[in-house]
Amino acid sequence: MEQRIGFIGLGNMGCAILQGIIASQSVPASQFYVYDIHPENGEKLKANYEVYVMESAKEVAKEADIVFIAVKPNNINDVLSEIQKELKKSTVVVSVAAGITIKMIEAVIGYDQKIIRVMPNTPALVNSAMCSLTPNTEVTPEELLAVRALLNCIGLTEVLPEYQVHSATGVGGSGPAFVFMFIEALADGAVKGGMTRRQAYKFAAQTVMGSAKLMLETGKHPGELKDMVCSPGGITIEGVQELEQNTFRAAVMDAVEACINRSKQLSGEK
Ligand SMILES: NC(=O)C1=CN([C@@H]2O[C@H](COP(=O)(O)OP(=O)(O)OC[C@H]3O[C@@H](n4cnc5c(N)ncnc54)[C@H](OP(=O)(O)O)[C@@H]3O)[C@@H](O)[C@H]2O)C=CC1
Ligand SMILES: O=C(O)[C@@H]1CCC=N1
Repeated sequence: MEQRIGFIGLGNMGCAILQGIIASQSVPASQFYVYDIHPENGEKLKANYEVYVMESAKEVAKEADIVFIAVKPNNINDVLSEIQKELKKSTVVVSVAAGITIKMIEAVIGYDQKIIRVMPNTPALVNSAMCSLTPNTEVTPEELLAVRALLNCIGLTEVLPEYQVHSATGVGGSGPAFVFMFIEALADGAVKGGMTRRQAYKFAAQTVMGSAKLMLETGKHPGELKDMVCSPGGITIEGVQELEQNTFRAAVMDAVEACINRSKQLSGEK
């Protein structure tokens, strides 16, 4: 039987995952049942894809075999309470809400419900997401595989123990924001040197993408790849020294640590 996939919350992340899966052509749009509190978000999707736009979160829960919940963390309890009675025992609930633990979800929908906590990121929109998955004990290996297969349509996945989700949030969930800041800064530097802004963004974005690809495809250590760029007595090593003097790496580590701390706070650990 065809799997029915529900989405509750069609904002940045819900749409990124949903559109990413549809774009990968692995699952037809007609298998998706979606709802957002703002009807225009469903209508916008419907204009482009043959998804079923439902009238409520309850209706999505009734239909779906796997239901993604992609509302903000402060809205998730309302959604879970609303759908709790509609969920079948076999329904797999997938939450992408940052800082919301499996225990917090179980406390609302029941300890015998199948739950997978996922930490995705917005590059899902272009099939380049990095997602972590953490199942509760009710989820079978086959069910985990089925959800992982969906997320593999939109990028790379790793199964993680829940205590590591804070790190996955800092490096994966929040990471794109830091990377975009880096791209902006790289481009600003080039503009300062006289390049047009349009060209500077193209050079900066392609350079970041190419560098990431080079590391993933060669499996080489980032330090080795950095060394390959730095000619002795050459140009790049001058820039490397500037970044080190400006504590670039410590600043990035601090940013990830700040996200980890906030994630722990949302989870009630701090
Ligand atoms: N954005 C990102 O990069 C990432 C986000 N996440 C997580 O994804 C989740 C969603 O984030 P994001 O997409 O950015 O948020 P958005 O605000 O963009 O999207 C959430 C959508 O759900 C709607 N909504 C609120 N309440 C309900 C409800 N009861 N039923 C149906 N829809 C509802 C929201 O409306 P309204 O705006 O009125 O609330 C909004 O349209 C969050 O929990 C976040 O932690 C995880 C990783 C990365
Ligand atoms: O900023 C946030 O809270 C969400 C979670 C990770 C990325 N965006």
